[in-house]
Amino acid sequence: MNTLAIDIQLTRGDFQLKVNCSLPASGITAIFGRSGCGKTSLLRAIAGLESGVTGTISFDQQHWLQPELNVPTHQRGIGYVFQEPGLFPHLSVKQNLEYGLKRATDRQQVFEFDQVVNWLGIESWLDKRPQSLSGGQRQRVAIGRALLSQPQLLLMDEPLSALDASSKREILPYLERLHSELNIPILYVSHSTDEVARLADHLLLMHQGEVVAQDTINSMLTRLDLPLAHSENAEAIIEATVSGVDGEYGLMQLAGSGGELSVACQSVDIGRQVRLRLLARDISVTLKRQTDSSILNVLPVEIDAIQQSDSTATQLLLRLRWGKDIVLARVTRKSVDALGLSVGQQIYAQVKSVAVLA
Ligand SMILES: Nc1ncnc2c1ncn2[C@@H]1O[C@H](COP(=O)(O)OP(=O)(O)OP(=O)(O)O)[C@@H](O)[C@H]1O
Repeated sequence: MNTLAIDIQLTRGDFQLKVNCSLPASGITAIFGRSGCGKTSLLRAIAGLESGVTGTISFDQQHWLQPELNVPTHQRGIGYVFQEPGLFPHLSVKQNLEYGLKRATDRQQVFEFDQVVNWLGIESWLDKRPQSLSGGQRQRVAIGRALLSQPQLLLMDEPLSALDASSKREILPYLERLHSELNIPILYVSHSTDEVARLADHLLLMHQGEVVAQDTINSMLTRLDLPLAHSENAEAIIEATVSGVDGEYGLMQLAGSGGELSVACQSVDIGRQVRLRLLARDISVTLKRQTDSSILNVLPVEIDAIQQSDSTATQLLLRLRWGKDIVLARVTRKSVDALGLSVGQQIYAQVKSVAVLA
């Protein structure tokens, strides 16, 4: 598989960026980490927008940075979407999009104007000026403009952070659509676990200018040695397939790697792949399968690890293996002692709520 291989250093005052990693050149890789850890600096270095970067960057066998070589930004084939859309106010939406096409003169055309306009649902605003659009609509145009520059890599730096909650909700389905339709890799900087859970395939965690770890989204969210599993909203993301519909009760069945789940019906497309989010705080465990509980989803699981989840040691985090997937459950230490839970034990996870993300 093609990769984006990065081994770079950059010094800015007291701050040092020192990144050595290899990222998959497909899907969405979320770049996550505290404010000031170097996420934007990393994107800018990849784009060739930072001076003083040393080391090497290569993408899909093309060398962008080497000791005697620094390919200029416009030749790297990168689309960049920033927090602010940065559209030209004196141009119509159509003219802003055409500006993207003009920037693509020497690149093979992969994204057609009409296709991009359709993906992003911007057909009806082509003659409008950007200032007559909402923030979310403007950002959709900015994404369209970036795609029409025919990038081989798309960099998105907190593209939703300047938007209010309702604009975020409006634009997320379009990003999900790009995720499933686009064939180019996207690096996506975000502070929002919600966006990351919905969109990312892969997650790169940074701290003080360095990469702490990177892996598939679910591996990263469920690793007990990383901070993500210990956050208030600790969660697991798993993939499942719609396997049946129970019309009488308005439920759909989903097949995961460890068995079936039932959730409120949203789709009757049997065979459709869906992404599920299971929050650690919504999962409790029992030694025997309960048959007199209102909880619909009871998963047979094996305890993979048990770890303290807060500084007071009142709560513990259980890492549970369900088929090939991992889910997390947050329980009290008292319950762990009372039930005599230990690693390797076969138990049942009672899932109070499952969110279908896409
Ligand atoms: N030109 C500069 N001179 C000095 N320090 C700089 C300069 N540019 C960036 N920095 C420092 O580099 C560090 C990383 O900044 P960067 O914007 O990459 O972080 P970030 O993770 O994207 O932050 P945020 O999430 O807040 O956007 C910060 O500590 C910042 O103060």
